[in-house]
Amino acid sequence: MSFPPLANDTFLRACLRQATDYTPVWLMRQAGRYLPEYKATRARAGSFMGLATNVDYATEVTLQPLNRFALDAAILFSDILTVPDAMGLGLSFAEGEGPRLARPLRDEASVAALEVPDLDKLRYVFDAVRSIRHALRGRVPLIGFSGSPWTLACYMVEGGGSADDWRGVKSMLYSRPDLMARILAVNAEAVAAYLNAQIAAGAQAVMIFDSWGGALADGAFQRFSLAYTQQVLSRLLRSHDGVTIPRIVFTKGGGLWLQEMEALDCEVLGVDWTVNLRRARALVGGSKALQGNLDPAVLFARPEQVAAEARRVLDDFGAPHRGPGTGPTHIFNLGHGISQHTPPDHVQALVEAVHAHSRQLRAGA
Ligand SMILES: Cc1c2[nH]c(c1CCC(=O)O)Cc1[nH]c(c(CCC(=O)O)c1C)Cc1[nH]c(c(CCC(=O)O)c1C)Cc1[nH]c(c(C)c1CCC(=O)O)C2
Repeated sequence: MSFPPLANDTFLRACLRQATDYTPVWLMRQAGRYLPEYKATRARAGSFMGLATNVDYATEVTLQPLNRFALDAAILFSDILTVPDAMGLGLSFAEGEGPRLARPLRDEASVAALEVPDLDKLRYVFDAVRSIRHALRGRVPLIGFSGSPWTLACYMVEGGGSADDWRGVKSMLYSRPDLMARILAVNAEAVAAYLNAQIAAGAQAVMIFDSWGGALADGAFQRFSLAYTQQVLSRLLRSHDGVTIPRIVFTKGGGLWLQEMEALDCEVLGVDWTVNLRRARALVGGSKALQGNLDPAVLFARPEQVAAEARRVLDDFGAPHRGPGTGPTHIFNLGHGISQHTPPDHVQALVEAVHAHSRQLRAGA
């Protein structure tokens, strides 16, 4: 099993804190409903899971944003909730609503019965990784991903998103920390196996989405999110076929814990828009690459304003290191996923501005 050689390794170099000619850019949820071609494929597939479980559709939609924009990485088209689904919790996406799990973890018996899923149930994901790697023909690297143990637990206990500040899962956390710990331990083992299988199938970097880590109290975050993310990281393959596999951890709302996150065994920390990149670089830039952090709402403004805000984010980080060896680097991204209401031509303006201004930053500094 061999794949075509990589033509653009800018993203992977920046992950490893190596110098690049410009700042690489990709966008969380870059394949999605803001693209009319995504909506057309989604309509043919019939449902979100119909799309995600079909290798040809998943490959097609992964490549859609790359065919429009000069993005520096592709991300596997799938969802974090494929893992709870494989655990037997019964995932569905109702039209116009968020995700639903038919059999959430509501009592001691369901938590006791929880097991690391048979990875064969997730084979469609690994098949998609292989198919996407071939279809990319080495244009850009492919990122694999998973939810963090905590973020998966949020959906597994609530049975979906939350309208009341994760009342169910946080009640369990405080009243039955033993049950919470069991869910998180199973999730950590499942996530590590899931990401390692993505790496074996061809994922060239992996990202852990801790979308709800920021909902936790100080102290609870370290105990119920960070510790289990570290358990996952400690079990991940460092390299595949002799090539290093960078690991990205993104905690939305985790800006106040950056210093503690520096101890994570990963190469890149993702940050949301509440973080100042200059300060983040001063805190953790000596050992971690930084990814982020434009407010996705900026993309609703006019293209000139989008470009100006993108330059501001790049200027906040400052000139990345340019020498041999390693030093502070930045991967441009949004501070969270792109909104379905985003005009695609504003994304075009964003990507062009990031590439042009980050070249200037290197020439001028
Ligand atoms: C929390 C979370 C989920 N899924 C994900 C997260 C973590 C990132 C984050 O915090 O946003 C991760 C995810 N979900 C999806 C991707 C695809 C890859 C990409 O382009 O980034 C990724 C990386 C596809 C998707 N996953 C989903 C869609 C839209 C559904 C559709 O097309 O019908 C897509 C493109 C559905 C989904 N999946 C999830 C929710 C809450 C929803 C509904 C909200 C929404 O509709 O945006 C759970």
